[in-house]
Amino acid sequence: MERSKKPAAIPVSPLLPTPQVLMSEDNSRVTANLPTGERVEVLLYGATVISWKSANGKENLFLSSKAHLDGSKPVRGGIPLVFPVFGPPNKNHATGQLPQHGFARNSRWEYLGKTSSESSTLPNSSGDSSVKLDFGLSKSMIDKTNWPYEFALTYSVTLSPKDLETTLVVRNTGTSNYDFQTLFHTYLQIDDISQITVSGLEKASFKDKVQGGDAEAAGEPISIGSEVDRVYNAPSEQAITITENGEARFEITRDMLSDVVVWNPWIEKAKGMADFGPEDGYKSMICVEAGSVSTWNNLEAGDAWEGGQRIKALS
Ligand SMILES: O=P(O)(O)OC[C@H]1O[C@H](O)[C@H](O)[C@@H](O)[C@@H]1O
Repeated sequence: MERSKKPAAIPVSPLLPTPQVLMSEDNSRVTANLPTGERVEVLLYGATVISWKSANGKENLFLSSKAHLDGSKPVRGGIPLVFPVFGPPNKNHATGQLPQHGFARNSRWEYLGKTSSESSTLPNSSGDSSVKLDFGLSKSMIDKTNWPYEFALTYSVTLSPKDLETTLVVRNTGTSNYDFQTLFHTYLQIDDISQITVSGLEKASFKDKVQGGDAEAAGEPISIGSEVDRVYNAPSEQAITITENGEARFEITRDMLSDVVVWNPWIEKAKGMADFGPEDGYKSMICVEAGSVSTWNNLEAGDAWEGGQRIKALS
């Protein structure tokens, strides 16, 4: 008689830690967590990144305590996306009927899905996972843009242990060429604006929106003690470093984005914004905004443009 055999043990491979991506119950936002502890949260309204935390729990983005997250107004904080015009549009331009900073930040985007790169058990692997979240916006998803062109935007937010990357692809899906500007309006969270310096823009000339007019390169790192609103023209190969108390906190590298806006509203302008809080919140934020805004990008029918930034949280 045959004796019953114990089933052979199936070799169990060690469970690989994978990034976790969740859509909120109300379908308003997507959250991704890495096994190493980093976390990012993206609101479908504007595809606005509203939180980016390092593994130690430190929040890297400033979000106003009075920000509207219900889709009634562009978000004051995080990373609103500017497209297809930066600032108040010139009434004589094709973007003339659009709101300040365009329509991307106040349109609801579609979540297209995630791409995870999972950690590996191979000896040479760093053991780190990352995750890319993709969002889409096209002409048909927008009610009244007052902008007569066809487009398909893909916005990708990639979270990895050391950095956050945002990339925009603009496709001209129509038959006419058009001009656009774009910018990642990043609100960085800092502890004390009086201890901040921004370096990497020393050789860049800029447009000073507070004093008015164009200014020559300052030759030294920027420090902030009053309202600052400047559009720097700086080759995208140049990295920007934000230092606090002498310690590097953030490094921003760019691709195809040759402008950098540095903005802090300071006391009076902050008070004048109904959605800005707390009242002294201007002390704990600085906007360093990588973009392409000082000229127009002309996109021919059928063509695509891609640009992006990578922000490293260094402390
Ligand atoms: O109030 P918003 O439309 O969000 O704009 C906020 C700020 O965006 C940019 O940084 C501009 O350079 C500023 O001039 C503007 O005040």
